[in-house]
Amino acid sequence: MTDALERASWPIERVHEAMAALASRAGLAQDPLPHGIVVPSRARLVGRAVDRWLERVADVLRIDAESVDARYPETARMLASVAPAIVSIDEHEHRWLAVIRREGDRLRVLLPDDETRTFHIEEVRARVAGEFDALGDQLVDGLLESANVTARSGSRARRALRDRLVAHAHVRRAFMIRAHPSAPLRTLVRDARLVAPLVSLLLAHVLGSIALVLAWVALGSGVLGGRVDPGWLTAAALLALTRVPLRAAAATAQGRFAIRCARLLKQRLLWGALRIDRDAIRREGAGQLLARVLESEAVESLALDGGVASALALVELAVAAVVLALGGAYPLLAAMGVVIVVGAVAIGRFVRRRRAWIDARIGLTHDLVEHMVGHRTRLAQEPSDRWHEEEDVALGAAMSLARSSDAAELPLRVLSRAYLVLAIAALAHPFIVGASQTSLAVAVFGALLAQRALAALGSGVEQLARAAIGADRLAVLLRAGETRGAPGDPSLAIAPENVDGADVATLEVRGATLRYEGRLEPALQHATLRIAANDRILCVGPSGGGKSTLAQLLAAVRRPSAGLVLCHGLDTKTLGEDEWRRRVALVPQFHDNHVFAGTLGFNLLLGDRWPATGADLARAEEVCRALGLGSLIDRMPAGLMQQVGDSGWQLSHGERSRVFLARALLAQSARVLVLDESFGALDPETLEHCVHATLERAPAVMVIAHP
Ligand SMILES: Nc1ncnc2c1ncn2[C@@H]1O[C@H](COP(=O)(O)OP(=O)(O)OP(=O)(O)O)[C@@H](O)[C@H]1O
Repeated sequence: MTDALERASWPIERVHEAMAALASRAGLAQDPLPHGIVVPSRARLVGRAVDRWLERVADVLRIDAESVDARYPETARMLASVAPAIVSIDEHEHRWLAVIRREGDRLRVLLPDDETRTFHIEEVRARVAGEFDALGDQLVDGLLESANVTARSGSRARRALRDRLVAHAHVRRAFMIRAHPSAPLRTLVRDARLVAPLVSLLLAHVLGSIALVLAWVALGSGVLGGRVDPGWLTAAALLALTRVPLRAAAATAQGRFAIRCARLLKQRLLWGALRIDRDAIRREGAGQLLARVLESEAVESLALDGGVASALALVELAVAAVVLALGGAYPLLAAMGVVIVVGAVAIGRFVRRRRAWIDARIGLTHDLVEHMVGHRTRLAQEPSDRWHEEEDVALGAAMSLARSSDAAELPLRVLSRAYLVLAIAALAHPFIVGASQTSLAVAVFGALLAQRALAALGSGVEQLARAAIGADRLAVLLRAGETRGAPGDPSLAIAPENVDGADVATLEVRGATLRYEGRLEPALQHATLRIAANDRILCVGPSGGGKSTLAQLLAAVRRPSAGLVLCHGLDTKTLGEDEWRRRVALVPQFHDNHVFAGTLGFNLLLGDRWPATGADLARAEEVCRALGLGSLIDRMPAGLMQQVGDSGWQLSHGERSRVFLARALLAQSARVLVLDESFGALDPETLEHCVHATLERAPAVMVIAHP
């Protein structure tokens, strides 16, 4: 290792400090690093434990630390684009580099003493991918020797050959530091670098408008002077020409801005989708949710197009106002004010009516989805003459709301024309009638510019209003996107594997009570339970007795209204929700579980690691065979790589329930499995196999079943 790089790097025991410093320099950290954070020993910080440690530290700081690695030939490109990031430069010595940013072909790096310095990207690359360089050189030498060819060391040909030969090697990891999806909007906006393209867009537009005005002035002064001067004409043509590159620059900036905004919105929605209140989801139903998702598409396109169009129209309107004021055409300016006030009133009316129509439309989408989802049940159990009851009423109401919304939209579309009429009438004002030819020309030009801007503003604001209504419908998802679970103490994420002791229960419930919202009676009252390592517990009880509620408390899916739930003696706040769920694997009831559209392997290893190694897949297959799924894997043409889920290979009820069970058995970090009626769909023989396989593999298990 070069001395300079070595001195610039951080030991693994201080990498969390490097991460916090980088995040705070970039203005991304939402919470500080707590004092006295317990750093795990170097012996424990190996393999996946390093990832867990750094991810948990990122959780505490409330930033996103995304692990990236690169294939050998792409190392330099990866290094050039990851900042701010921490980059592993020596796996054996556990040294990391804190990269602040890229500066041309150099990387600015934060040193442990808070100083900064730069390194050439190639120098860092050679360090990061050094062992593969050496391996590649060896392979190249062997190849050249066997072909009896010589090539200069460091030549392009040698490098190209080396890149080919080691192309599939993955170089060490880096962790990109980014804003957390739940961070406040201004942090996300800063992180997404939205301001720069927006400023470029507005600037290009302002300059374009000024060029247009000047071109008119150049042309007008010649024409109004009664002579067509070639000099003035050339000036006008050149000014008009400058609008071409300015337009191109504006379009590029607009595209960049739109893409970054869309990414930000999607990221927040995806984050929110997994944090939304589960009861709220259930109450809404699939149709309402789908309708909301569809609204998100509308919000994305309308907000961006409408926002940009309105901003640009405002710029143009301001230019028109300046032109009218300079030309002394105050009546035209007043007409503009009148149209804007009337437009604002019309927008208010439009928003109210449009909102009612969108609610009705969401209702119709919901009904349609319910028809499709409940199709088989209806065919089997509902008389066909009742299938379409009351649909006409709902359709009629929705159509009348649509008509009323359309009627409210009309004024917005004609307002700019109304301005033109007002402007022409205002031209008859004595002040203007008596004005010079030049003032008249300026007034006409200003009025035309204002009319164009008002038309653009009208449609822009209309789009924005639609987007705002859509955003209202998305509020539940966006609000959920602001929440996050308790991060817990990061050092607990890499506690010794053997955390189970005789004196401390793996899971413990002490006097827990849970009352569901809107229910008088608690579903669970003063529940007490202790699960120790290797315990095998059977929980039986009447339907509706609170068994699933207890399972959800144990898995920290719900919090008790009173009492305590502890895992290895720690509450969720201390342990952190992610770490809790790593230690407690819940298999929810069949109707609450899901087979994802993906490979069978992915569905099995979802709770452990994906992408999986060969060893992981072998383990998954072994568990499947122990659960009696061997013949299914043999029947599938692609085995574990077979696509399953709604659009893939259809699994039977019993096969699905065993996939759910296998998922929990494959979660290596789980200390307790909580199985909620996981064996209910199995025939006696398969049931026996599965119980045996579970008891053989589970560290501790609680099985919920009906008596
Ligand atoms: N999300 C919820 N919102 C409101 N009440 C709920 C909710 N989930 C369950 N309940 C109510 O809590 C009580 C206990 O439900 P729970 O599902 O825990 O019972 P269970 O013993 O698992 O029943 P089963 O054996 O039928 O699955 C029931 O009365 C149920 O109606």
